[in-house]
Amino acid sequence: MIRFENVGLRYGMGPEILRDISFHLPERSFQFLSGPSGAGKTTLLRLLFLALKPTRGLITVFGKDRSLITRQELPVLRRRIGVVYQDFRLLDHMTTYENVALPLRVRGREEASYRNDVIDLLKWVGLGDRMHVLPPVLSGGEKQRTAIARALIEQPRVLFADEPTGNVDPPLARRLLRLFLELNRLGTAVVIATHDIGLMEQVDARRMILSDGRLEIHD
Ligand SMILES: Nc1ncnc2c1ncn2[C@@H]1O[C@H](COP(=O)(O)OP(=O)(O)OP(=O)(O)O)[C@@H](O)[C@H]1O
Repeated sequence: MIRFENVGLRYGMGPEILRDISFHLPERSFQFLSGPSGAGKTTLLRLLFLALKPTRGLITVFGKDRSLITRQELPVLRRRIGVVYQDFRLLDHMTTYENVALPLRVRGREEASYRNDVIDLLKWVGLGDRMHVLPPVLSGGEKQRTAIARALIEQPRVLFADEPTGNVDPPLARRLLRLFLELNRLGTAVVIATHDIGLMEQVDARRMILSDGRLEIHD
């Protein structure tokens, strides 16, 4: 589904942050991405969700060469990719319902065509009773689940989550992990970037470990 071959990345004239990264992210796979702080996890995620271009090497996404993807094609490809950012990026003046519906509204869809999907998804992440609340009133875990619902509203083929359990207590982290596993069971590939060794130990999943700009994969 997504393939990296000898990918390198540097910011501007700085040092190479990622070096000779090669791997394949299969459909329906589940993996953790880990490594020490500053190792380049967020940078690798940004390459994966097409926010950055590599400075060398080849990336293919859904069969297309990244370097040949035009600006016009990007939005369509990005719809197949869900992202949960470390800082959630919710809009504070919109309710949880409106935040989750936003990607569809921006695309010009009629509310009647997606209303029930948004409600079902909010119920699925456990926010059925928080639909009309503004983000500043939500707990960290509720914000996290709103961000997850928003990332899933377009039924992406792959979900990238950057430190999704960074700000929540262990019981909630387990609950979020169950949500990601269930999503994966339903067919979505999942990549969770995390420092949380306790979280990784709960699942026998592939581990992608970045250190010193290089990637090791433990299947
Ligand atoms: N926009 C940028 N411009 C220049 N350097 C950057 C930029 N973004 C990140 N870096 C540098 O790239 C390196 C890797 O950063 P990145 O955020 O990818 O690491 P990380 O593994 O996600 O770290 P953490 O676990 O602390 O979030 C760091 O040295 C960082 O300072």
